[in-house]
Amino acid sequence: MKLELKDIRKSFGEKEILHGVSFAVESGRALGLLGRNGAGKTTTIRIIMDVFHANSGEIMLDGEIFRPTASQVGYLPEERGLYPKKKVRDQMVYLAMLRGMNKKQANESTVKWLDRLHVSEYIDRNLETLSKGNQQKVQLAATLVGEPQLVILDEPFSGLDPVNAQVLKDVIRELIREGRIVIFSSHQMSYVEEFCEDIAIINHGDVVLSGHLDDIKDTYGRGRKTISADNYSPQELADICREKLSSYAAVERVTKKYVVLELKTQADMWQILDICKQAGVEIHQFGAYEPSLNDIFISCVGDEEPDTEAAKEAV
Ligand SMILES: Nc1ncnc2c1ncn2[C@@H]1O[C@H](COP(=O)(O)OP(=O)(O)OP(=O)(O)O)[C@@H](O)[C@H]1O
Repeated sequence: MKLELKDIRKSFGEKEILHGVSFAVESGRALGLLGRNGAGKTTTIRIIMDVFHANSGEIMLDGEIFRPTASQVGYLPEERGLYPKKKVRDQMVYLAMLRGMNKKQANESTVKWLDRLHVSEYIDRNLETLSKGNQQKVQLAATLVGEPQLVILDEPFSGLDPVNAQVLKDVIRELIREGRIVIFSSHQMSYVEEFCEDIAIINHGDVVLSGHLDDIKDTYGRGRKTISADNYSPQELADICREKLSSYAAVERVTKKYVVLELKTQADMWQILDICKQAGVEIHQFGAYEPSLNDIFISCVGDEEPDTEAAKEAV
């Protein structure tokens, strides 16, 4: 299965929030939907869910116009949706039946998913009497109880301790292996890197980067080198590089451990090393740059002021 968003535009009043968002996600390969606060991720997800109508653009599933039905889509929203004062079992059975199961199937699926997420002992408790992490796992079980083919998870790891995070990681891997379409939205890049073969980064309502994560890392690492010194801090070394290497390389970023250099086409490695040595730099390391998703994200969207309204909301 393949879900495709094509040139989605969305305005609220006069203000256009999405300016032509396009990306594709295939079953068996999770997509990480990334962006800073206020970038437009939730709006995009709500359009996929048909909560909002796009002003223009199309969503296609295997080449046909996609019309989400409850049975097809499981959405774990950031603001969780279950009722605190109702029993876990009753809510989940109700949801499963809404998604087309009969009572017996709904009961079986409820037991299966609570068990899979290690929260079956709470089946007859009101949701509000559970700890935050266990509530989170029940919310996830409720997202999956209808056995959806398209699973959209917004910050699914929030509030989980490392052991529970591992349980959830195993479940997400299973969902991907079973051939479901998984869209995963998170600000925690390490999780996205663990699960997602593909990413789409949205910035101010535009997709600024999308595709296969390995290819993106290859492209991004090419033409960049890291350099560090025994006798200078990365910050001091960056100043030296800016002054002495400007014909060969630009300082792209300075981390706690090293400086990332973006090489110009005429750059000669030996010459760079030579210039550094002549400037008194005792080189500790000079090598290939293997960017993390976090590096790529910051380089794509990190050097701007945050959306002030969204930043306020996030506080
Ligand atoms: N119902 C609405 N009416 C008006 N503006 C809205 C509405 N929903 C979202 N917006 C605006 O659309 C922009 C994108 O918001 P959205 O919630 O999609 O961002 P996000 O990427 O999900 O952010 P976060 O990571 O903070 O959840 C923001 O400027 C927000 O204020």
